[in-house]
Amino acid sequence: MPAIDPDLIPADLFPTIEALCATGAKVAAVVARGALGPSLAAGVGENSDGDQQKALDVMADEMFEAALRTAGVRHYASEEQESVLSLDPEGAYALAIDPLDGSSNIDVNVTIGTIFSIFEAAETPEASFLRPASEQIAAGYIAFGQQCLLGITFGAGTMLFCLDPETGVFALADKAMAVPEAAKEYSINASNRRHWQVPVRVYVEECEAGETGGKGKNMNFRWVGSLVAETHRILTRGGTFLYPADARKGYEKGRLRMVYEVAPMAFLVEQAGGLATDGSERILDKSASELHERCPLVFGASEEVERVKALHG
Ligand SMILES: O=P(O)(O)OC[C@H]1O[C@](O)(COP(=O)(O)O)[C@@H](O)[C@@H]1O
Ligand SMILES: [Mg+2]
Ligand SMILES: [Mg+2]
Repeated sequence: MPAIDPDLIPADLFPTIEALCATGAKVAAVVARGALGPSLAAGVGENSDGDQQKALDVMADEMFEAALRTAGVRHYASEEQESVLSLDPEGAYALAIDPLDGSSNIDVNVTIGTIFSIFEAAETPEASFLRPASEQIAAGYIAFGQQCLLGITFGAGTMLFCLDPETGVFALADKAMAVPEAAKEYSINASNRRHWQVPVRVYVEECEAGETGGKGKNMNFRWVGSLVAETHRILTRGGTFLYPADARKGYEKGRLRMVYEVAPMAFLVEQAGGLATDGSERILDKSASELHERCPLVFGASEEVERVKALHG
């Protein structure tokens, strides 16, 4: 039995999406066994970006790479690998992946996930990914949380699927996710406040001022530390997320990677009626100029994102 209903997936992309779903279900099973299996959070080295790799980062990357070798993917770009891998020479697609997002939450039973982005394969591996984010033909996340969820877009809305543990199939849960307009929550790693630029400080102060400030309403604060979990929450319940550039060395463009994290989340959020910007420019109008490039990210309910843009002038 396929891991997802073929009738809900564009036919050409079905082998790729099926491989992602079947592998996502296997990663979910590994995550669910947690401490009963080999240590998932053990440090095993560094990736080319200098990030510490945990055992599950590497394990998930190996599982997706192996499954996608025979699933229509010509070029495979992973956050965990230095350069693009050639998988299937006949494949029509280029797939970028953050195999395991939210690594700092692996050992504390908090939602982690996988993020992916798909383009038509271009002439060269690099040209397949270093192009406008608006050229993505699909993007999604798999969340390993209370449930294993798949949020996915093919450019005609954002759908939500839930892995049914009894059948092993991702079943449709919401055929058109919509970011609620009236935001009540905001998310930013506030421990970096002293490094922020003025527009970000002002926006957060407006949120904190609540009904006594210009917003005229109280806002609640949330920070999970897993982009997948924050995105799913915002697609479900609204709000804003910010990972801005800041004054720390290495954070001149924030923390998140354009190809593996920022572009796919921007596509999913805009397809659900929200907005995504780097502060001044729409993410989907931007191109990465190198594979592991970082990019500031602000996304969520359109009114809030417009306010952040206005503060950036
Ligand atoms: O450690 P911080 O500054 O809170 O950053 C958290 C951010 O880093 C990330 O964990 C980066 O992803 P990885 O775990 O894939 O490196 C995001 O999921 C999250 O939004
Ligand atoms: Mg990540
Ligand atoms: Mg990762």
